Amino acid sequence: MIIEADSIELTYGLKKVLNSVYLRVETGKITGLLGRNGSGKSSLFNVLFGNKKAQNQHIKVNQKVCTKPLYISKRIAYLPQTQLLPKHISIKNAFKLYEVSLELFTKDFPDLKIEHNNNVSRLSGGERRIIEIYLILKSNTNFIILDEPFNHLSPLYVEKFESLFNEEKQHKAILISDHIFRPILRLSDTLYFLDKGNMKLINSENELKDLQYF
Ligand SMILES: Nc1ncnc2c1ncn2[C@@H]1O[C@H](COP(=O)(O)OP(=O)(O)OP(=O)(O)O)[C@@H](O)[C@H]1O
Repeated sequence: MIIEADSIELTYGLKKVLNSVYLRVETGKITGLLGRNGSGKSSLFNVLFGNKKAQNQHIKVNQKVCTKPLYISKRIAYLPQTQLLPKHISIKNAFKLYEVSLELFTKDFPDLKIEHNNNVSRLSGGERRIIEIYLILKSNTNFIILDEPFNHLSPLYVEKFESLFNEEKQHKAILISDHIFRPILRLSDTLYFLDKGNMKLINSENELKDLQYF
């Protein structure tokens, strides 16, 4: 699967956030997106997912122009920056809802001692985020978008997800952004940097330094 977004122009009032943005995501690759706060990463994700309509946008899937929001196809899953799961759903039911195996999750995260009948509201911020990332990652979709998944996660769990992402990319197109950027650098087969509305393809860590990202 190849997803291409081209000539994305997004303006809020007088403020231009995305300026003729191009982005390509494909199965077998992890595509990373970095950018300073407020640079437009979440806005771009929302345009791709179909939550937001840009003033100008061309989105193609396997070279076919898509006029309908991608979320309608059910081939896409999106982890927003904010909480994904409702507070009052039980952990067991959340896995049922996303048709993801709770048994496999327990094998992947044996140290997490979570009572499966408890509601999401009884999880810590990090525990909740681990479950949310896992549900999106293992969902039966071809294209996943993750906005700041690693927020709240301790280093060991970030590492664990790095290996799960590398497994899952074999049959999924993955687009990911995070301010915890070292894992993004390690994971990304293709890396973009969004700066003042413009998208730049990044080939080395030094380029990010030159752009004063860090
Ligand atoms: N609905 C909106 N109306 C007006 N301005 C908005 C709206 N949503 C976002 N913005 C502005 O657009 C810019 C880009 O926001 P966006 O959330 O896409 O950035 P981001 O790169 O994801 O930021 P961060 O890394 O801080 O989460 C910001 O300046 C923000 O204030």
